[in-house]
Amino acid sequence: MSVVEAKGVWKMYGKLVANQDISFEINEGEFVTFLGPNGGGKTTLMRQIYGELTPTKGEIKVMGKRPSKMLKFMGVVPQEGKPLDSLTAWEHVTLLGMIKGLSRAEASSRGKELLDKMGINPKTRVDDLSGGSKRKVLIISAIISEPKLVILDEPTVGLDPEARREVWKLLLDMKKDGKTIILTTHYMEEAEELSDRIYFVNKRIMMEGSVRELKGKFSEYYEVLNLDTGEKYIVKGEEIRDFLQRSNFRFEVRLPSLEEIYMRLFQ
Ligand SMILES: Nc1ncnc2c1ncn2[C@@H]1O[C@H](COP(=O)(O)OP(=O)(O)OP(=O)(O)O)[C@@H](O)[C@H]1O
Repeated sequence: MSVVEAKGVWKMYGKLVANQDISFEINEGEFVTFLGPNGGGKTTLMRQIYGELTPTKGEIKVMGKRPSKMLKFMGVVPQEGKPLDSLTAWEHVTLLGMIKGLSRAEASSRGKELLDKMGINPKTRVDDLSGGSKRKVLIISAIISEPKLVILDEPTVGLDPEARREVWKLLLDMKKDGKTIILTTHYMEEAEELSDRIYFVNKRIMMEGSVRELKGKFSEYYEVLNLDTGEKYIVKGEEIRDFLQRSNFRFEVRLPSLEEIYMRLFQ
């Protein structure tokens, strides 16, 4: 079943085109990531999916309905989201859980469980948490009610590698539970680790596919690593055989990384 469907979406700010003729379908249980340069229109697109903006032209449907009618099924971490500083972490996640329809007891016990899992002391005031922990509180607040659709706009900005991996684990657990997840990020390894499908977007959709498919599309080039010296060579697919036969060093051959694909698409 399609959870989000966009058909011919254009979003203009005055004369500026932020989204240009965007169409896609995201199915139940998929983890989809949008990648693209700064100003490429990702946040604008996310805000239309969670109903904060409406398309200038075209339409977006969430579970077949107008997004603003489906908010109770969504958990959102907006790009500029800020937690309520005066609450404790536990009060924060409990309150957000109750707003989304959980009973106080459910919100409180699930909130505590998630805070423990993410290594946050429930009794600490949000104001006194580190920037990374504040982001974790926002993420937990968005997912505490177990929404069917989770939208995260650059949720791991500013997190250290360990915290980022904790968030990945949380998201992968949600995916295992069958949730549909939409992410934007500038971290390629994050997209590679988590996504079933990736959209490269710069106003319009430039390319789409699973990590494996995207790498396949760019497999006219290989990267050859000289294991003796660490030197790297970019070799065309049709020349790789000859190149390796001529090489008198130990080598490793690999497909381009997502980052290399990104650089080739957007440079
Ligand atoms: N409220 C607004 N009014 C006018 N222009 C806007 C508004 N919001 C965004 N824009 C412009 O629309 C374009 C797309 O911005 P958007 O924030 O959607 O991109 P993005 O891909 O999310 O960027 P980033 O990766 O930097 O977060 C940019 O040129 C931005 O300046």
